[in-house]
Amino acid sequence: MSDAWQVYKFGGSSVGTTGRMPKVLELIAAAPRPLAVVVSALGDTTDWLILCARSAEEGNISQARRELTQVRELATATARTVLNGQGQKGFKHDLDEILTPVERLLSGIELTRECSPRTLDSIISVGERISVTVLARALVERNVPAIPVDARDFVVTDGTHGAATVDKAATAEKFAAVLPRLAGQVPIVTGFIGRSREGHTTTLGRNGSDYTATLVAGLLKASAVTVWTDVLGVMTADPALVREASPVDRLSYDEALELAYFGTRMFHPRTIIPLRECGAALVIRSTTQPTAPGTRIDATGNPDPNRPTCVTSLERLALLGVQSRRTGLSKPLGGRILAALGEAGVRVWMTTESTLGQSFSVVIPESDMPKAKQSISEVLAPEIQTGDLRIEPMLSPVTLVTLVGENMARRPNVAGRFLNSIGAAGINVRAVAQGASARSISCVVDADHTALAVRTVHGAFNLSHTEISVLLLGKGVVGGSLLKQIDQQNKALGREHDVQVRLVGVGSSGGVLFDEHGLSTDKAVELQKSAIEEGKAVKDVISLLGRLAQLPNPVLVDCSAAPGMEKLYLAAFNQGVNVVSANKQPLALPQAERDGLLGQARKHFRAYHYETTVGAALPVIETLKNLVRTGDHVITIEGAFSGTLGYLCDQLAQGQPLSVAVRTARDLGYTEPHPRDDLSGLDVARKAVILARELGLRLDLTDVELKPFVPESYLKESDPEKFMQSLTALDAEFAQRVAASKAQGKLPRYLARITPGAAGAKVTVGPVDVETAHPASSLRGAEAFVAFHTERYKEYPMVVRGAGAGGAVTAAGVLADILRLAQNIRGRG
Ligand SMILES: NC(=O)C1=CN([C@@H]2O[C@H](COP(=O)(O)OP(=O)(O)OC[C@H]3O[C@@H](n4cnc5c(N)ncnc54)[C@H](O)[C@@H]3O)[C@@H](O)[C@H]2O)C=CC1
Ligand SMILES: N[C@@H](CC=O)C(=O)O
Repeated sequence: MSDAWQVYKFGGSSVGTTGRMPKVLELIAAAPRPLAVVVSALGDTTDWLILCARSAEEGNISQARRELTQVRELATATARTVLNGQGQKGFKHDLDEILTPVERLLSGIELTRECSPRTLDSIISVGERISVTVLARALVERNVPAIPVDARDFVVTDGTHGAATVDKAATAEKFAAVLPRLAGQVPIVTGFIGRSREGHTTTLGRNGSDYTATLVAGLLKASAVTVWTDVLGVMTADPALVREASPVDRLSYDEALELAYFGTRMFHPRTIIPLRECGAALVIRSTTQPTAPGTRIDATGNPDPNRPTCVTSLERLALLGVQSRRTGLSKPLGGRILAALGEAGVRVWMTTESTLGQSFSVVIPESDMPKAKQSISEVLAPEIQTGDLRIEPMLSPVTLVTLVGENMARRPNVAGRFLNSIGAAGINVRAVAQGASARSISCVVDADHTALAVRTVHGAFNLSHTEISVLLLGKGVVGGSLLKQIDQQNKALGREHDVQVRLVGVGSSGGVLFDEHGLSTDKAVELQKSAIEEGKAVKDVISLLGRLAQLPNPVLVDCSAAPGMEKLYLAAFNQGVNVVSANKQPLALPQAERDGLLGQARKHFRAYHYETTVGAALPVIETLKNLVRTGDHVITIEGAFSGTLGYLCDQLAQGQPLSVAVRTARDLGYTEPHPRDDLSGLDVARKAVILARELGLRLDLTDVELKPFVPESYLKESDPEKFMQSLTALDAEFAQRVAASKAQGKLPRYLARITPGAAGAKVTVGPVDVETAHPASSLRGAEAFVAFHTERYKEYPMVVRGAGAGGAVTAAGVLADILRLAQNIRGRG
């Protein structure tokens, strides 16, 4: 066993939450020796003591006493969980001794209506003294040799009450005198408090107990300080913003310092600096999960070049900029502005300066805006009056988002990826700065983009699984298969691709069941049905978009065949939600409306993926886009775009009656919800229009020369069942037609042809009898094919061929479109 001291520090959450004290005792009993323990006040004791003082100051002594009673009750209840009867009696006596002077102080405050910082320090110091007393007593009861130590006996400070500065030399001298009486015992030391040279009680400010722990570690030359708290360690991001944030196993002192500067509330820079000086490690561990390793902060940190990088955010800030109209200002801007702000007591979180010093901006607390503006206006008054300088309108509230990691300096393109990911999420970056150490890069974003920015950066640096939040509309053939596929694939997606698809909503025409915490993919359909029955489903999907937009990588997935979805898509893009759609209708709207839809997606940097609208999961649209993007010239696109009609043609050729084949196609999930949309040729015409527009052709559905698969007179029936029944009247006619084709050595097919031309595009859709040499003659079942005849593919066209309809294949295409979002986010696409 090493002879080096260990220091354990327990925060208010560890000692003040009912039931946690026994765990603290166990941890101390099992800890390596020699050990010193530093404790904070129980739970919210410090806040209650401050309230007491404030109530007394307002003259409300009875309220002050009530608040003090709360302090007493928590202490007594805690003592009851760890002390026997005798111990509780002894503790009651200690408690009276500690609290009686407070009662006297409160009466004094009430009389004078004034609570000086010095008096307040005396009052709030009792919190830590209570914790130390109960903890030391409980340890002694368990035969652990422990001794309560009042840090005021050795922590010497200046007289700045509320945030005193420690006099290290005087403290070391006093500690040397205290040390001998600690021999062989576990000192239980009050955190947070000290005594001024004049002999008054002082407090050390925010994270004061941590600071005491690091001081004690330095004095004892300890090898490590373990801070026991209620989180698993330093997380890759605030879990309240990034659900998938995970604990970081190791950090260097320098990384920890950057994190402390840029917003982590877990420790203060002041805690790290003394540790770096004495070389003791800081370990953050969870009292509730003590077997978890937590985070170790030391000189080396994590040597793995691929170790995680953390993202922090500092909120409630303002961005203030000053702009010069002249080059070569006689007095540099930055120094003057910072000096003025320093004098006014304004904390500056970030500065940026243009190369020639023409403009300078600072990020400051939002609450200091008036003070900051006033002080800068005064210092720059001469130039402002002559019009040489201008103070820009302040931007607030803004958030400072920072990526922190030792490994950043050694990796290329960190800044590029950081800013690209934020830009790709449609977030406006207001200012950027990279630390001189290249251990951090920060940017300023509008406050309402905080969560999205933190999540985006977290995902972009592969800190965890990228989560995609899906609201699915339509749970029929395609939507139902999609739910099964998400269920089956999610584990492998997480394991092999660091992606998780989280279903947060399911909807049908009856309404949507939405739960941002996630819905189980196998129960969602049933739950949604019950929600409709119980009147709990949300009818207005648009009203859910705001909630969806707050979730990681939100996407609306349209697997319905409903008309009018474009309104919903527009609202989705406006609110920052991506869209994946198998629904062809929005893309077949009149040209201007379709262009408007795509334009809105682009404007808001949202994805609109719709690969399955032509040929189900066949890579038709992406292939065409690539041909166009790479500058190929398309001469003709020809194909059998309908799985249903392909299937019908094949079945008819095999002697099946039309009416039977249509019903089977419907049962196999090939047809549209109303098979009339297939047999009218409308579905194929929509697909042709979608492809033609990808070519840049400007045309509408009405421009398509369309011959339906069945006579017009059959297409009036709006009820799908009656429509299918009516087709029996066509069975004989279709059998004859097929026999006649065959007699000529041909086969019936239903084809589309798109021909761009100087005189205008020509798009035809209709039945064709094809020779056996035609590529469509060999199609079987619901196979579709699309042939691209282009300048580069003139002799041998590029052909995409395979199943063109069906729930499983289409759902796979929809899922692939959803996953493309993750690829783009993570920059792997
Ligand atoms: N089945 C296939 O092979 C392919 C289908 N598609 C397209 O996928 C979409 C879905 O097709 P299927 O699943 O076969 O149809 P389906 O009829 O089996 O399912 C459609 C679902 O949408 C729901 N729905 C209707 N109106 C709605 C609304 N306003 N909001 C939310 N849900 C609503 C219905 O309740 C139904 O559950 C259609 O747009 C279709 O054109 C695309 C490629 C292939
Ligand atoms: N009903 C459609 C489904 C795919 O788009 C078809 O049969 O092709």
